Amino acid sequence: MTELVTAEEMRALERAAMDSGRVTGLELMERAGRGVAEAIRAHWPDARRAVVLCGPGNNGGDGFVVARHLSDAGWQVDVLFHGDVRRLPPDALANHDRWAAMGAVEPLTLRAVKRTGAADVLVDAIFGIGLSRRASGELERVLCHLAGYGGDRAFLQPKLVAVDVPSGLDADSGEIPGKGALEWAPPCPFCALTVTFHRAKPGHCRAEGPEHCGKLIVKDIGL
Ligand SMILES: NC(=O)C1=CN([C@@H]2O[C@H](COP(=O)(O)OP(=O)(O)OC[C@H]3O[C@@H](n4cnc5c(N)ncnc54)[C@H](O)[C@@H]3O)[C@@H](O)[C@H]2O)[C@H](O)CC1
Ligand SMILES: [K+]
Repeated sequence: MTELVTAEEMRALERAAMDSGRVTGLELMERAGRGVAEAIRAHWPDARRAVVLCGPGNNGGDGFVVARHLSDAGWQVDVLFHGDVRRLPPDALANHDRWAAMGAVEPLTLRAVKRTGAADVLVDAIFGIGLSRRASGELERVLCHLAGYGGDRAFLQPKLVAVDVPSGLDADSGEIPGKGALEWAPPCPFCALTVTFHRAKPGHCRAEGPEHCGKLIVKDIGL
């Protein structure tokens, strides 16, 4: 059985590596985003158009790195961002700015996502292991769409790749927080592919994880 690490153990490993001076958070994010772009190009060898959906944290930061690497490989890339640039964590902000110097960043709205029907690949870089509460408002409408509510699952799933974890899935339990307390499940995309880092997390392998993750690829980021 391949060793699993929890979200907390992953944070501790990242923190220890950064504190030792062996690596910076920016280098870890670069390796993570590059690894996702490599996995995307291998999984969709004939694709040339991606839309990257970036959230307000470092998972979104990974998304900006993915966008840059796909664009550098000749892909047409659109980036949709949910959050306040001024409140992005430093590594994510640095990668937002690097992307913004080469491409547009549009607001992540349901209308914008629906306009991307022609994209070959949709990258879910909205939330990773930092999801702390149920998504609401426009973000919830976007996640409902990505989750296939309204019948789009068969159309969307073959295009969807999650960065680290499908947004909304708890990386440790494999549950979808809030599902038990509501008459209907909080939205979480069903992906064709999930690319995680260093080791798989328990949530990738149990409960709702496998169905939402699709094929799981683990990329080494040098921890
Ligand atoms: N540590 C590193 O240098 C690396 C991290 N990697 C990637 O980072 C994410 C974890 O990033 P983090 O910022 O901790 O969390 P998230 O990006 O998942 O989201 C946190 C962000 O979202 C806000 N938030 C939480 N819940 C909600 C909600 N329901 N609605 C709106 N906003 C919400 C929260 O306040 C934060 O602002 C990890 O998964 C990796 O993808 C790199 O891969 C490696 C380097
Ligand atoms: K994600």
